[in-house]
Amino acid sequence: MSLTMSSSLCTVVALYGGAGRRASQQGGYKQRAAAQPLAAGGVTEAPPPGPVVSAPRHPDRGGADELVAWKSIRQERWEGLLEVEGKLPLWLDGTYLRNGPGLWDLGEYGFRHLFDGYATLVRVSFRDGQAVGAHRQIESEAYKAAREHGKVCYREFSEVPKPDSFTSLIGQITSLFTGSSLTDNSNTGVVRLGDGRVLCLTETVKGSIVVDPDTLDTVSKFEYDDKLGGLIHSAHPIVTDTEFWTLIPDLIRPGYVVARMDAGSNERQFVGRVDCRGGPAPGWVHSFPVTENYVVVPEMPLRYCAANLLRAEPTPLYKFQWYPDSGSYMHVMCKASGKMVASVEVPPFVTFHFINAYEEKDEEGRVTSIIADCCEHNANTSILDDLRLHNLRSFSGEDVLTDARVGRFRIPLDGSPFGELEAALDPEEHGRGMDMCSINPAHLGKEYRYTYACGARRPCNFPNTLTKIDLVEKTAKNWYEEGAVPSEPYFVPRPGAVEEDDGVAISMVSAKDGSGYALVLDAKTFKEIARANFPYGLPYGLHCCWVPRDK
Ligand SMILES: CC(=O)/C=C/C=C(C)/C=C/C1=C(C)CCCC1(C)C
Ligand SMILES: CC(/C=C/C=O)=C\C=C\C=O
Ligand SMILES: [Fe+2]
Repeated sequence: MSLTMSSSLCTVVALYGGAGRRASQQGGYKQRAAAQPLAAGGVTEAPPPGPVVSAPRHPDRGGADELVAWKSIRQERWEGLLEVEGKLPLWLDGTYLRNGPGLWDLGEYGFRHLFDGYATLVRVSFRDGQAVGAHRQIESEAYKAAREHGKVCYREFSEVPKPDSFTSLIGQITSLFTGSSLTDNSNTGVVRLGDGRVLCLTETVKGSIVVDPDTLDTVSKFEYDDKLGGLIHSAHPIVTDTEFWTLIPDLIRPGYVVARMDAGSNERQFVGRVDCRGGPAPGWVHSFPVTENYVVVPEMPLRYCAANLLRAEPTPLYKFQWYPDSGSYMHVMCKASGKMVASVEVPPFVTFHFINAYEEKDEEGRVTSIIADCCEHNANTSILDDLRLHNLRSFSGEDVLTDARVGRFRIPLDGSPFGELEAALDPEEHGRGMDMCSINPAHLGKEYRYTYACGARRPCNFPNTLTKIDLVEKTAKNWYEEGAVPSEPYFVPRPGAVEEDDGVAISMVSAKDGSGYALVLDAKTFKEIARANFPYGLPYGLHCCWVPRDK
């Protein structure tokens, strides 16, 4: 399978070089292509390269009062110098990359759920107080087929291709269970592996795609060179400079395989297996946390559902089903031995994103319990439906966003059968909105104090603030701009920093007037330091990573 860029795109890159790093080596940033409008509502071909001019700050960069966050990106790709307001820190030297489902329209047809859109990468490269921005579609097979045929050709999060009259039910089942009909639309996460490769991910294993953080080229499929199999996995592996941990749910014999991969390798190694304790299928594992010595495997009562996987039309819970009587569990596996050290029942919960986890010790240094924090939606599955595009596009002033909190699990390691789940702070501190979190990566798996996330100022239909949570003081600092939709505030530490919150939090904001900008907040004060304006509005996006210049 080839996942390479078209020759016209090659020409653009060959003519103007890669972004960020290369541009600066050539003695400064240059605009490479002017923002051009696209034909309305369709998947479009890449526009020809535009003139080399600096990006203007148009008074009407956006369109008045457009909810640009939920509109498809209007052109295949763009790159150019951004106008900076404020002062970017000179130490901020590298590329912020954000992935997300930025294209929801196929000609006349529109996707219905946020998670269905085709992956759009957004890049902002910072150097010497300047910023170059770019975006580009990821050239997945699913996206290319949709562009070619003007229709959904693979199974996305909520949509399935309309079966033609020749596709028998048996054919559909076969293509589902061999994985051939599953999407590779890697629209969720983006991570920088220890060996420097940058990987975009979604929940299908085949949707693991290597991209170039400079050109945003789709480089290749990431092939896992092992026999572990599995068609789906956690969209959020745990990635460090040396390793990669993932969870592979087993839908046939309900459970999860825990696997790890060395940096530089494509071979996942089996570490251990967790059997589910309740329900007919594993709980959805969009993400999971680790501590220094343990992997925490969550089993929530929102479980994968074979019947819903086969349905042509989305169900209220999409490919999942809520099994309140199946119980909710947290399992703990030793990283070194693959052995289970705890499996406790906990109150019901619904989460997409774990924030972090760490070990609690007694005076002798023995680990007594694990603390695991997540963005928890009060065990209410309606959060999935809140993310329907119709809901997101039709805010009437009514407060309809499902409440969320920082859910803190305490998992005892003394053999007790139950664990605890409580709010880590009063959710009113962050407006009862809580998702899309980041932490200082130096604290991954260790005791930590701060998390950065999207919170809410009510009434709202989607998280509309950025919030810095102090888990020790149990307080939050909030950033808000009326009508704006900010994406995940991604923490970037200042090189040489000692304090946990010494750095910046970067978020891409889709503003009320239809414009878009990268917002840089001082992570300590949570006040704006600078913003870098795109000459066009940006759709909402999901997860981010940071690629330092020297790596
Ligand atoms: C964007 C996001 O957060 C989640 C995306 C999830 C996806 C694309 C899930 C896809 C799936 C299938 C295509 C079939 C199997 C089940 C499931 C993992 C939900
Ligand atoms: C946007 C989102 C989940 C994204 C998954 O990657 C959740 C938003 C929740 C709102 O509170
Ligand atoms: Fe996610």
